[in-house]
Amino acid sequence: MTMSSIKIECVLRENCHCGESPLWEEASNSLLFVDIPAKKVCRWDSLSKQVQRVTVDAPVSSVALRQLGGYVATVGTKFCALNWEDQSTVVLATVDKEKKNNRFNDGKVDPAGRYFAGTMAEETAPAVLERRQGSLYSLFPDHHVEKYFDQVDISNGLDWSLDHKIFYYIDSLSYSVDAFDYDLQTGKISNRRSVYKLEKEEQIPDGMCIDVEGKLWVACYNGGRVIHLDPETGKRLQTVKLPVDKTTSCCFGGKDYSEMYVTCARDGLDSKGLLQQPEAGGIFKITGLGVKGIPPYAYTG
Ligand SMILES: O=C(O)[C@H](O)[C@@H](O)[C@H](O)[C@H](O)CO
Ligand SMILES: [Zn+2]
Repeated sequence: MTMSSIKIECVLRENCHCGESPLWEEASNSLLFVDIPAKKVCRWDSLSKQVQRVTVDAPVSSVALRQLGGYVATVGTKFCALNWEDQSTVVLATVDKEKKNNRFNDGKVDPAGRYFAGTMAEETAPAVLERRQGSLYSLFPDHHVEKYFDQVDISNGLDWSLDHKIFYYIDSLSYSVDAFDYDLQTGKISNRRSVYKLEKEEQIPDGMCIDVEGKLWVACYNGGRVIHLDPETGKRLQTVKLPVDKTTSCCFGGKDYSEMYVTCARDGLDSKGLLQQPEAGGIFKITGLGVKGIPPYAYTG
């Protein structure tokens, strides 16, 4: 047994209004992430420490790898392909056409290469919005879209079990981490149940990722922490606190996916909060967790 020595470091003071969707790209030793209201997709090179930023034409809520090269991203209510070299986007599909106040929120690619992402009504303040306006969708490799369900408040964290038989999902305002049976062949989900209910001080569940042991890591918005959950027992295994309150999402990256990267928001903090949390909106790296993550899947369309 080695003693755990967790280290938390702000590796990039980016001042994101709402940083989200951290994604490790092994090929470039980089962390991608978005700043949703700033309409920016960013790529931080962990070796040179340089950041490249691409501005798109609407709030961008998630970014994912694309097998053909470049990336895919959810921009406004559109699934888009993003060419990093010339900074151009191509619309692959549009959702929620009759809901003018909606936008996509968190998204991630499943183990078969489908891009899952859900929507929400635009917020007037963090977590203040017209409720039940969102839906969960996935973009198949042939660019057709399937809708799973509606009545979502804030569509957020998602990931799949290591055997690909369970889909984990968070609708933030349910204060629950849910699971579905997952059919990888068809992309269908069924049998929704809760695997963890957040405690009051944990605040709002936001982004999520799975580790090599099949346990979940959930970033807690307003909770200033990531929590480590065992979805089989419904128990919290560990809490890792960060020096910022508005932690939004997490992913594993770095060498062998042994580091965790956490995004957070600046928006919603008052002037006192900003003084107390000068690194709010930055990118945090957590080392010494003693568990690794798995590489992200790439969209195959
Ligand atoms: O990051 C997200 O998922 C949302 O887009 C944000 O606006 C907040 O995190 C949300 O308000 C907290 O639930
Ligand atoms: Zn989120």
